[in-house]
Amino acid sequence: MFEIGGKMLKSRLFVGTGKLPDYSLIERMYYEAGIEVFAVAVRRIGPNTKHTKNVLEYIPKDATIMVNTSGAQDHKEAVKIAMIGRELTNSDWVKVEIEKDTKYLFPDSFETLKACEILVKEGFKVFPYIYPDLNLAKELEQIGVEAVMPLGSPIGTNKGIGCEVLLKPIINEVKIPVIIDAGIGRPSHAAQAMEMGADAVLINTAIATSADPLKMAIAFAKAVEAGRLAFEVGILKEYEYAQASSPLEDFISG
Ligand SMILES: CC(=O)[C@@H](O)[C@H](O)COP(=O)(O)O
Repeated sequence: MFEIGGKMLKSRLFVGTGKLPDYSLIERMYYEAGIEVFAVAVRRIGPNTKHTKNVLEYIPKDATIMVNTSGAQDHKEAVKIAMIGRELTNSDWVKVEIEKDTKYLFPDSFETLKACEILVKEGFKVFPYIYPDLNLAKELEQIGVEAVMPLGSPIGTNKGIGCEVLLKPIINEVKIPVIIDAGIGRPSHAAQAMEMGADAVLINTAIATSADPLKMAIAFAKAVEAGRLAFEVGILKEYEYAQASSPLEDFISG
């Protein structure tokens, strides 16, 4: 179990619902892959009609909804979306995602900081999506966000941890949880994030667009657990030269 955003969670794998081909997968992921946190973009919450489905109707009541402000282009929009999201979902967990460009979907640091300041004061549990920028992460920690969510690589690229050298200092220096969000394309990328000491990962594309999202969610869940366990035990150091597996001394003395 680990504590985050005022909750005790078992699973360190958070899943985005955006690209799922079928919302009924959400319940199966909750029960069969142990996923407890689902990110939901407010712009996709709508009435359940013949043409559209309301994602909220598919999220188990004990799961945690992380409202996502994706689509916001500045702090004012993000705050408005977060407020609407809280009303619609009854969840005060908000992922602050503000992007001005649609080509790279990189987070806007200045607007993100402003939105977080407001949302923390408004009583939200705030989870900002950020660049792997230690200075920004520290500022956000100061203003009272619950966790920081630095990107592994751009959203939807499946390229994995492209900037370990920038992520490591954040993991080492900030005291709030660090969730690696975006660009994680394979279970081995998720394991790598956890071996580095990340507290959790958020994944959408690699699970939702796979041939079998449920099986892929289970694969990611196992990788996240394995990576975390290895981190807790302690990752061994690397050597420049071969280290004999059967030490010669034993043979000589025996
Ligand atoms: C759904 C969600 O929260 C995304 O905005 C997130 O950043 C995930 O990124 P990937 O789709 O690359 O996993």
